[in-house]
Amino acid sequence: MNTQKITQDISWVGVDDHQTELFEGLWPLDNGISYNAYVINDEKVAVIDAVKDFECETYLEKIKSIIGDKPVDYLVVNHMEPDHSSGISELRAAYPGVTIVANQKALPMLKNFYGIEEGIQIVADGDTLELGAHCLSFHMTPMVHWPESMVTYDQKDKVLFSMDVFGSFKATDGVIFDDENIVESFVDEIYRYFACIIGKVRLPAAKALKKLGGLEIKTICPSHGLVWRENPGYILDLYTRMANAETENGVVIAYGSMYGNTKHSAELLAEYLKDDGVEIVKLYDVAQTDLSYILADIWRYKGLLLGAPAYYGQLFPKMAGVLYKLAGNKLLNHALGIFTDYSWSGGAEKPFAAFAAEAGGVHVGQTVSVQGWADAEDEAALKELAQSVANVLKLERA
Ligand SMILES: Cc1cc2nc3c(=O)[nH]c(=O)nc-3n(C[C@H](O)[C@H](O)[C@H](O)COP(=O)(O)O)c2cc1C
Repeated sequence: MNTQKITQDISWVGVDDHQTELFEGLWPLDNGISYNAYVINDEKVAVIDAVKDFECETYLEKIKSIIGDKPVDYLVVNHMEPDHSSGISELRAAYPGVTIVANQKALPMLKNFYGIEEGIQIVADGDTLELGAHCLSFHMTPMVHWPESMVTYDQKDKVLFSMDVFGSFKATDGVIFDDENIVESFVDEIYRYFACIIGKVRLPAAKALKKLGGLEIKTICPSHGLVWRENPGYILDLYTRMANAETENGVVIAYGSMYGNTKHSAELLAEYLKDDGVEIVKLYDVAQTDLSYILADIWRYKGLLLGAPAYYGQLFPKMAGVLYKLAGNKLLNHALGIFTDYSWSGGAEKPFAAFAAEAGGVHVGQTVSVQGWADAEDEAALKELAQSVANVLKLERA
């Protein structure tokens, strides 16, 4: 039974998921995901969060292997999203005397999702719960990621149970600690998780991170991904940078193309950027690469070049999907350039312009509209566009 001791009394009882293909029905889980849950085995036993219900048996066996015949006294529900909460009913069935510890905003969801109206202890910001040697405090972090989201802090061992904050895609497969893993192998999946799941609620996330900065934290135990015991500062710093929309030096070129004309322009732009000294250039065909990977790199890098052909007076539909999600995330700190392609009267320029006006960031250079295959004049315009983006990056580096 793979349980992991985090401190003398705190253990990991999470599970890994390699069978769900799309997280939230949207985001591919190519590397799986972990649903982390934790037990505090004190005079009173508290379990922090449930897991997705398909793995409840394992979760319950893990709890039992730690507490033996003792009952679970409390189940702390930090977040009601079903990837954590759908195992609540099974835990309640196994431990009928358990008290659910949740905040006011979780109550309608407990009732609506699982028909639970009794056996609930309501907590508010700053409230505490004594377990014996351990004392838990609760900190509301609304909209990170739902209205009822909160985190729990163990005052004795200085462990933060941080819910979705500091989470990532990629299953840990029971090797849960940062110091047991190559942390860098998680970074892309941390970015992808952040861009897809937290990006839309970036501002509440930044607020929550500020608030949690007041706690002395030795170990961070998120609901997904690694447990940070050796270097919690690493994930704290990375999350703070992501939440503040700090970008790195590099350019994402995302394009759609039916017959290769826009693709050719995109490849020329990549070449010009490289010639201009831009070291990181990521080229994505939006019809070939899942949106989540593109969003992750867009969140990470400062430069963004978007290109697509006209499609019945509108924008190539796959690019319209990218813009929809990007507009929600907002481009806060980006240098944005646009290029289009057409055969008769165009159509992609207007939706791109509307997006640029709404999404934020700085729209650099002139939109380059190419008719079919780029000719010498188009090449010069594309070169100028690449230079406009490269210049912003150079200024940043200076
Ligand atoms: C289904 C379809 C719809 C199109 N709609 C338009 C249009 O509304 N306006 C236009 O100027 N060109 C239109 N085109 C032409 C393409 O935009 C043009 O051929 C462009 O060069 C294609 O770029 P690509 O090679 O990157 O796919 C359309 C082409 C297709 C196949």
